[in-house]
Amino acid sequence: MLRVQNASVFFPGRDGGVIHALDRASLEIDANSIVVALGASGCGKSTLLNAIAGFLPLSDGSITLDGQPVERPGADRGVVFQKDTLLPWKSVLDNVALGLDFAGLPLRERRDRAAELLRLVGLEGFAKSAPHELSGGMRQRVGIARALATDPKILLMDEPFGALDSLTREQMQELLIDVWARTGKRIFFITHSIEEALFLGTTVVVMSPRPGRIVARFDLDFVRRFAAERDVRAILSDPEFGDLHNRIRDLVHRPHHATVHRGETLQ
Ligand SMILES: Nc1ncnc2c1ncn2[C@@H]1O[C@H](COP(=O)(O)OP(=O)(O)OP(=O)(O)O)[C@@H](O)[C@H]1O
Repeated sequence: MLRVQNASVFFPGRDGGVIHALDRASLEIDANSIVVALGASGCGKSTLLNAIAGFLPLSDGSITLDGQPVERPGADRGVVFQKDTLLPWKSVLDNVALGLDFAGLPLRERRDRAAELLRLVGLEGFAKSAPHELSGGMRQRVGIARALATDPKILLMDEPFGALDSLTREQMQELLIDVWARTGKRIFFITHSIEEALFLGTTVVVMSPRPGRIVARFDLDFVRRFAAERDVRAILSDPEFGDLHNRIRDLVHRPHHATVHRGETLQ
C-alpha cells in the first residue's frame, strides 16, 4: 500500500509569500489499482507525484510505501514523464536495461529482462533501433518498459500521453491497461483529460489549485470492464460515463462548491 497522509508542500513565493503547491493531500494506492489525479494546471499534480517519487521533500505530512517512509528516489518506484528521457546514443534494448545497470545483474540477464519487457509493450522488433527511429508513442512504450525494469512496486506517470496525437493516445491507454492487467502493478497517473481519467482510473481524485487540494474522489470500474470485455465503445456510450464526465467537468471548472470523499456522491 502506498499511503499519502496530509501531505503539504510549500514553496517561497516571489513577493515573500508562500505558495501552497499541495495542501493536506491524502490518498491510498492499493495493489491492482490505478489512481488518476486530474485537475487544471497548477493544482499540484506534479508536486504530489514528485513527492511520491522522492524527488521533492514534503513540508508536512507523510508518504509511506508498504510501511517504509518515502524520503528519496528508489528502484521501488518507476517514473514515466510526458517527455521521454531516453538516452539517444543507446539502443532501445540498452535504454530499457539501463535501470538494471545499477542492480548488479549480469549483462545477459539484463538484456533478457529488457527483451521480455519490450515484448510486453509490443516492441519486440525494435530492440536494436535508436530512440530517434521511433515515433513518439513508441518512445513512450520504451519509457514504460524502462520504468518496469526494476520491477517497481508502483508506476508513477506524469501526463505520459499528453504530447501524443489522439489516436496514438488511445492506443497507449489500451496498452497501459494491458500492462496493468498482466503485471498487476499499481499506478499513479496524472492527466488533464477527463475522458482519460475516467477510462483509466480505478480511482479518480480531482484536484483544485491555490492551494493544491484533493476536492473529490470517485471509485470507478470502467477500466476493469475494459480489461474484461475490451469494448471501448460500450464504455464511452455508457450513460454513467457521460454523467460522471459532466460532474467532473463542473468540479474542475468550479472546484470550490463541493468537497466529496470516498463513498460519497455528488448531487
Ligand atoms: N519549484 C517551485 N518553486 C515555486 N513554485 C512552484 C515550484 N514547483 C511548483 N510550483 C508551484 O506550485 C503549484 C503547483 O504546481 P504543479 O506543477 O504541481 O501543478 P500541476 O497541477 O502539475 O500543473 P501542470 O498541470 O501545469 O503541470 C503551481 O502554482 C506552481 O507554480
